[in-house]
Parts: sequence; C-alpha cells; structure tokens
Amino acid sequence: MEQTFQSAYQEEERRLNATIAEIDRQLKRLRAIPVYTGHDFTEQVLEAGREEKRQSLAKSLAAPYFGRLDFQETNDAEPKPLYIGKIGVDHAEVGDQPMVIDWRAPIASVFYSFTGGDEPAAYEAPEGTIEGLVYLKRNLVIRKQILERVSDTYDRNSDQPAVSDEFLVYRLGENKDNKLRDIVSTIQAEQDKIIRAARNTALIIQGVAGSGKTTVALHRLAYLLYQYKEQVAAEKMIIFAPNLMFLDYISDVLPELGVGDIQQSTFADWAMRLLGIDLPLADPSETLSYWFESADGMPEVTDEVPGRFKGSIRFMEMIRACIEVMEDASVPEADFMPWEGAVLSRATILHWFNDEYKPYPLAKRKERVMARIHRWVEMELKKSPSAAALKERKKKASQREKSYASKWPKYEPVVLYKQMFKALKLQAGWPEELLAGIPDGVMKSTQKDLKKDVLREEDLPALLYIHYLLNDITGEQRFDHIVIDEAQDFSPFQVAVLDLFVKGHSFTILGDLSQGIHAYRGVHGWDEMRSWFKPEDTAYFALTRSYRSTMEIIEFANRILEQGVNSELLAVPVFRSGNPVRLIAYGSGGGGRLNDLRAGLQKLSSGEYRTVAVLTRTLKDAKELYERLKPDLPELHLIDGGDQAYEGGLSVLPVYLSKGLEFDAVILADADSERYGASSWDAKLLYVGCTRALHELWLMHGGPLPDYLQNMHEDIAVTGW
Ligand SMILES: Nc1ncnc2c1ncn2[C@@H]1O[C@H](COP(=O)(O)OP(=O)(O)OP(=O)(O)O)[C@@H](O)[C@H]1O
Repeated sequence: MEQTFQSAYQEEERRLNATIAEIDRQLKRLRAIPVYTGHDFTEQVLEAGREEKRQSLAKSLAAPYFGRLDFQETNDAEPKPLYIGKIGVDHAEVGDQPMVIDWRAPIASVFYSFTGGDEPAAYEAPEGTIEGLVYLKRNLVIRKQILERVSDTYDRNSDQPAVSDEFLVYRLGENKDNKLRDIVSTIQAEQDKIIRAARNTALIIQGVAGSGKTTVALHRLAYLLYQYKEQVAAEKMIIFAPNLMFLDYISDVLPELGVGDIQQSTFADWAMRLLGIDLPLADPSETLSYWFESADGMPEVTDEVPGRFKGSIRFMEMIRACIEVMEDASVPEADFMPWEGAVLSRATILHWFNDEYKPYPLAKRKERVMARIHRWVEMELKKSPSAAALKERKKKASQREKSYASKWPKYEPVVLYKQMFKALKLQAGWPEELLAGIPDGVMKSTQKDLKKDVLREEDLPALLYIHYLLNDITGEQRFDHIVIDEAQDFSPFQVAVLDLFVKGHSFTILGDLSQGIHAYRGVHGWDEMRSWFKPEDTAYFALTRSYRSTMEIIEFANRILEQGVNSELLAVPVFRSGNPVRLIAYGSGGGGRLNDLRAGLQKLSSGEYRTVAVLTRTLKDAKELYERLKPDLPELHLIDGGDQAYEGGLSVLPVYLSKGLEFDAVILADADSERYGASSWDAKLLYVGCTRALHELWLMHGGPLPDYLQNMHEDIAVTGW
C-alpha cells in the first residue's frame, strides 16, 4: 500500500538518526586510536587507511546519503532498502551489507538507470548481471543532519507508478552561485551511461547546451577513480578547459565528490610547460578580434585558414613525413676525421645510428652516436706517438667533433618548425618538396610570426608532435585519462597529439557543434575527430535533454538553431516553466540604451537571482558598458578573459567568453540585426548567449531584431518590460 508522506518522513527520520549515531560511534572509535607517527612501514599504511576513514566518516556525518532504492533481487523474498550516498559507509559488523552504498558502486547504477516500467532492472556486478525489481526510488535532502525533504521519484505500490521529474525540477529551480555543483542525487539515465562507460575508450559526446556535459565529465572522473582504483591515479588524469576562469568555476565539483589532485589546465599552458618554452604566446585577443569584431562580419572559414590547416591531420602527416626523411638523412655525408690519418667511416656511424641505437628516439640517437664518436676519439688518442702529438690531436679532435655535430640536423621542435616555414635556413636533408602542401597564406603569416619569435596557440599541436617524434615519451609521462571540455573548439590534430600522451585512448571528449563559434580553428563535425580512432576504440553519445534553462528559454534558443543555424541538434527541455523571454526595444522603458540596460540589471538583481549577466557582442562593448554602468552599479564585474576568478553577482562580458558558464538571469545587450547578422555564425553566438540563462532571459535591442528572433509565439517570448 502507498505510504503516506507523514509516515515516510518519520521512517526516514528514524533511519537517519540511527545512521548518524552509527557513523558517530565509528568515528569516535577511530579517533580514540592514537595517531601513529613512527617509522614502521606497515603501521604507517594502516594509519593512512585510518586517517582516510576518519575523513570520509566526518564528511558523511553531515549528510550521509541522498537516495533510497528498494530493490528485490530475482531470488530474494522481499525488497531490501539500499541507501546511496556520496561516500560509502560500512556497517560496524563485518559481512553486513554496507550502511550507505557509494553512488559509484555497481548496484547504485540501478538508482540512475531505472526509468520505470514492469520489466526487471539489472546491473553488472563482478559476478555477472544481476536482475531484480525496483519498488521504490526515493530522493532525500539532508542538510547538516536534518532531513529536509522526502520525494518519491518512483513507487511501484502507488496508483500510477511512473518515474517523475518532480525532484529534478525542484533541484533545477534553485538559484546558482559562482560555482558548478555536483548532481549525484539527480544524475539521469542518459548521463549515467556516459559516467560509467568503459575506461579504455575515446568517448565523444555531442550534448546540447545545458545537457550537463561538463558536470558529467567530472562525475566520470570520480567514477573511474572508484571503479579502476588499481589502474588509474587522480594525479595522472587531466581536464583541458578553455580558460582559467572556467577552471575556477568548476573547481568545487571534484572536492565535493571526494576527489582531489586531478590536473586541470588549458591546452596551451600544458603544452608550453611540456615543451619548456618560456616565451609568452601571441595574445589571442588579436585573433579573436580578427574573427569576432571585423566590421563586415566573420571572414570566410575554409580548410586553408591558419587555424584549420594547422589543426588538420593533413598537417600532422606532413610533419611526420618530413621527420622521417630527416631521420634517413641525419648522418652527415662524409667520414669523420678527427685529425689527418684517423678515419671513422660513415658506414660505421650509420651502423651505430641505424642499427645499434635504433630503439632510441631520434634526438637521443644523435646524442648516443656523438658520445660514441667521442669515446672512439679517446681510444684513438691513446695511440698517439708523443705527448706533443697527443696535445695537437686533442685540440683538433675537439674542434672537428663540434663541426661534425653541427652538420647534423638540429633536433629541437622550434628550430625544425621554423625551418618548415622557412623562417630559418633549411639544413641539409630537408625535404623541401613536402612543404609544397602548406597553403600560401598560412606559409606567409606563420613565417612572418616565426621570424619575430611569435608563437600562436594553433602552432602548439605541431610543436608537441615534433617533440614527440624526436624524444618519444615514457609510459610514466602518459596520462591515465584525459577530459577535453568545449571540444568543438579543439582541432583533430590536437586530439591526435593528445592520444600519444594517454594510455589506451582513454578520453572523454565533450562539446556542442551548435556552440562552435571558434569555427576558424575547431571541428565542423565530430567525424573529423572520430575518424582518428579505430571504430572499436571509440564510442559516440548524444545528449539532447537540457537541464539548465526553463522551457521558454530552451524553445527560444531552439528557434535560433532551427532558423538561424539550420541545425537539427535541438534541445529537449525538462518540464520546468518560467517567465517568457523578453524582447525589449531600448527606449520603451522611458530611457535610452544605457538607462534601460541599467534598469534591467537593477530589476533582475533586486529579487532572488544571485547571478545576473549582461552579454555583449564584443569585448569592446563589454568594456564600454562596464565603464558607464559601474558608477551606479558598484557590484558589477567586468569579465575580459584575463586570469580572473568568476565571482558571481553582476557581470558584464562578451558572449564568446560566457561559454560554459551559467547565470540565473541574462540580458543580451544590442540584440539587433546590425550587431548579429544573418550568418549562422552570428546565430550561434546568440544561441550561446541565450543558453547561459537558467531562469530569465531578456534581449534588449536598438534596431530591428535578426529575422530568426522574430515572430516567437507569445508563450515563449513577449515584447516590452
Ligand atoms: N542530472 C542533473 N541534475 C541536476 N542538474 C543538472 C543535471 N545535469 C545537468 N544539470 C545542471 O545543468 C546545468 C548545465 O550543466 P553543464 O554546465 O554541465 O552543461 P553543459 O552541457 O556543459 O553546458 P554548456 O555546453 O551549455 O556549457 C548545470 O547547472 C548543472 O548542474
């Protein structure tokens, strides 16, 4: 029979109190054991285990679990209630089933994957597939040991047993602060599949805006660390994200999930560290303003523009071919003669280089051969007839060794790269004909940069690849897993290079083609990346449900995709309704542009919303608005792409810097057809901007709106304040 809410609450409160009392007992017992500080290794290991347990119990104490699943395995007589928490807690009695099951444990997957129906649910345990019936799926909100909410998402004994979104909608309705949060209590089945996918696979995930890509990737890392404890280590996992502010924005999720030490970096910072290059990269704002701010709209993007060409597998193959030819031409043409009469034949040197030191990477092989030559010289010197001859020969040999070494190619990535673009004189053996495939424009602009020692982010995959070909990398240097967020802005070459730095193609690659506003360097379709991997090493998932925004905002954004981008990757909203989107012409509030924007910001931030942003078309616009609004809105922040943390509150920033972030309310400033033209790229920018809003979206404009924003149904959008 269906339980009344009252009795369910009381039952859960009793169970919570008993759990807290038991955790408290275990914690007290552990704290009573004196901390071991001696040198005995076994004792040290035991102490480390106890300390880990103390910390996890202390963490569990405030909110031991968030969910309950009543599950009856096929051969059991009745369902067992299982409580699921962020951290598992064992019973004091060995052999009993855990008091709290870790959300990452196999059986907990049923809590997430069960989507209703009479069919048995199943999960994969080490002993095989286990089937059973779900009787109850219950969400519990516990804060500081107080049970605040009991919400049944599924109850087989109710009149209408169907999985409901009520608890999810409640969670999504909450206002956000300046950090992304974990979603362990409401992970959806489609997300759970990705989180629990096998480790040695390059997962490529196309997810609409707000579908939880970033969040899912972070939960996947926590899952991999739990499931493959023996094979993966946190410090050997890395997340690549677009900028430092974004990394700060996501920085709370992993600690909340009890995971620390995972590396987080932008691709450029990581690459520069690895290459040991100290020069600053060219300021990306120059590239950005070329593409985003040119007066006639975005220049045409072809495969021959520098970002696309230098990110292509075509370029990667060209580099490999060059290095292979260089390898064959490494050993200088002539015999080595340290002094007249002493000859080390080229054939011997070739034998050392091509056979004896073959297993070493190229740069190392050159080093080994030169060291061997030096040893040969020392042996020869011993045969000198007199002290004077010895002195004379030593001097000559030293000079000739130097001169001989200089005839070898220089195995340094930046030198070889400069030679590729003819910014340095080509050395002997350079396969110049292979360079004919570099488009003229790319050759000219890169040569100009390199002559001035200017490197750009788009040069980094090539430099890393050359570094790899010259030096190889050891297993130790390889990552256990790589996450690439906002992967639509990555190039195939970047992914291919990263594949050399990770074990077993273990990737989580997430992005949204509809948000591909950096099309001049990013991929235009996922096949460009997928085709790098063998079919059996890769898997593709699509996330279509969007959790961030209200239905009105999503339907509005979908309209932009359909009519402005011509995309079919539409988002499916969760049934969460809010205010219609507002289309507000400047002046209709009684003031001009500035007054209306100021009034809008004040209005939106005066209620419950904690994060409100004004998004502009360009950085210049954002700076201008910031200067003019700041006197009346001292709490306003300007986000300009520098190394700042995201503070929450009121912000003004260009759309392209808002990617990945979200705000309770968004005002899109100057949303008129003059600022956002008819091109699909302009529409993508608007799509990104609109999908940053959780609860409220206003578009303010001076002139007419772009066509794809007009004639919205009034359930979705209304005009005026
Ligand atoms: N299962 C879920 N339960 C509750 N909230 C969720 C769930 N999935 C996603 N969210 C919320 O939806 C919002 C969007 O998530 P996230 O930023 O990870 O999406 P995204 O796909 O990376 O978005 P975008 O591509 O637009 O940057 C976040 O506030 C996140 O907490």
